Amino acid sequence: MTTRPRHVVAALADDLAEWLPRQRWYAAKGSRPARIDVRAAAQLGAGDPALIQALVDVTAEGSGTEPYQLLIGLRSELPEHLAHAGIGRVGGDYAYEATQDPELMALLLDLMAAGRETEGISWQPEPGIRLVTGLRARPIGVEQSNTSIIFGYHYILKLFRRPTPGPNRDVELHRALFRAGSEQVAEPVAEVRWDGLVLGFAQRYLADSVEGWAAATASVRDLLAEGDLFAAEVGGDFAGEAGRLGEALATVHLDLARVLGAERMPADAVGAAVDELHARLDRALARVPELGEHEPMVRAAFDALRGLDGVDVQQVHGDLHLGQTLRTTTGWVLIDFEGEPAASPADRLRTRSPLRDVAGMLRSFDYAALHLLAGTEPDRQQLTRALEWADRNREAFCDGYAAVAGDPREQSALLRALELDKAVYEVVYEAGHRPDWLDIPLAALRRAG
Ligand SMILES: Nc1ncnc2c1ncn2[C@@H]1O[C@H](COP(=O)(O)OP(=O)(O)O)[C@@H](O)[C@H]1O
Ligand SMILES: O=P(O)(O)O[C@H]1O[C@H](CO)[C@@H](O[C@H]2O[C@H](CO)[C@@H](O)[C@H](O)[C@H]2O)[C@H](O)[C@H]1O
Repeated sequence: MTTRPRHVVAALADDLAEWLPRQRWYAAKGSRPARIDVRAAAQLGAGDPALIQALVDVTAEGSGTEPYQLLIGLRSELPEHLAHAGIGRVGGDYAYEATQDPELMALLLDLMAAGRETEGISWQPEPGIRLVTGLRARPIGVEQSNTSIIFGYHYILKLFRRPTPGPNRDVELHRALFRAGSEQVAEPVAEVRWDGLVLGFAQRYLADSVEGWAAATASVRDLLAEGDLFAAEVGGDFAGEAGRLGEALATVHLDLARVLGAERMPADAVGAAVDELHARLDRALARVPELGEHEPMVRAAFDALRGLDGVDVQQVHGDLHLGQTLRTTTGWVLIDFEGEPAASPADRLRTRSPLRDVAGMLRSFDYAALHLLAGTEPDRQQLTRALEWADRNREAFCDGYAAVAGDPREQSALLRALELDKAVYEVVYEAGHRPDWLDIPLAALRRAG
């Protein structure tokens, strides 16, 4: 099997140009790669199968150049269970998406445990961590912005598909919180780096956890199955959990402010931030014309902020929704501190109002309540029940938050503006990814009018 990883990746350029646009994590949706340049490539495992890790610069038709991380497996025969992962042929071998191959992924745990460096790519455990080896590896199997591999019931390794220069927010905020003693994040255990880029980040795997989205939507399903009962009366009432989630978020905000600082954004800077909200709305309007009927209402909510004498800002989660939360046996944990996928790396690193995260969660309760009715003509009873569920859980969440930090509802103008900004972002997101769900944020804008 080959020992020249750069040549292998270069020889696969045409196949990769076909294959990349079909991947969820490929950002230039709809644009075919016109050029693929290999920046770095290392052979991590030789033999049959073999494993190549590569960083390539992809230039797409009509958009810029972006770096992508690839993991390519090579086998002389491609077994049935890997047929769906095929990329192309190189020499006499089959090339395929290696993260689907447990045999190859198991090698990554050995690299991290040993603190290995190959072709400048370093696999390092966090200080003081001794990783258990010999664990079964499996891909996480959900649609993600990146690709994660689970090792036994112990660790989860996220391979960043579009690594960016500069500090990796996900890693830095996890480290800062964990070192501050936070119980609301999973412990960092290893990092993969190449030339200032973070390619991977491993954490303790919370095997006994359930995703917040799964737990919340199970509660909504219970409710809709019992058309005559109120949210408080059905078995799967979520309000207690929503309250605890509010407490957990407030605790994370206090910890982030304590270890990374907080400041007051002065009134003149608030004006500039309001201009940015308007500019984001301009871009959204250009992409989704249906937003037009809500424009005056949204702009008025943004302009209401111009009178504020300042806004408290600090590092926050940045892209919080129920899918970024895990309920373990001991409490709520937040994951994925990368920030909004559409934002630039510099933008993601900026300090923000903690109410941005609160607004993200409030929007998420609305989604959880209404997603089962999306794309249908719901009966009035079901719609009323679903909206009651959302209100009940939004209030419980804010009560929980207020019990630990300030009550977000007391900054009503800011909370309203940030919720509307999030709904506008969601309209653009759904128009691009899930048109069937477009009416969820649009209906929220109608109700806010
Ligand atoms: N520490 C963890 N323990 C258990 N599951 C986790 C952990 N971290 C992430 N996950 C699972 O992996 C999924 C993807 O993680 P995430 O960090 O959101 O990746 P991405 O940036 O690709 O969206 C999550 O939705 C969650 O189900
Ligand atoms: O998890 P990501 O960082 O990739 O976030 C993107 O995708 C999310 C969908 O998975 C999207 O979230 C929206 O849908 C959720 C339900 O699927 C809902 O709970 C969120 O409130 C809603 O915003 C997120 O906006 C997008 O950035």
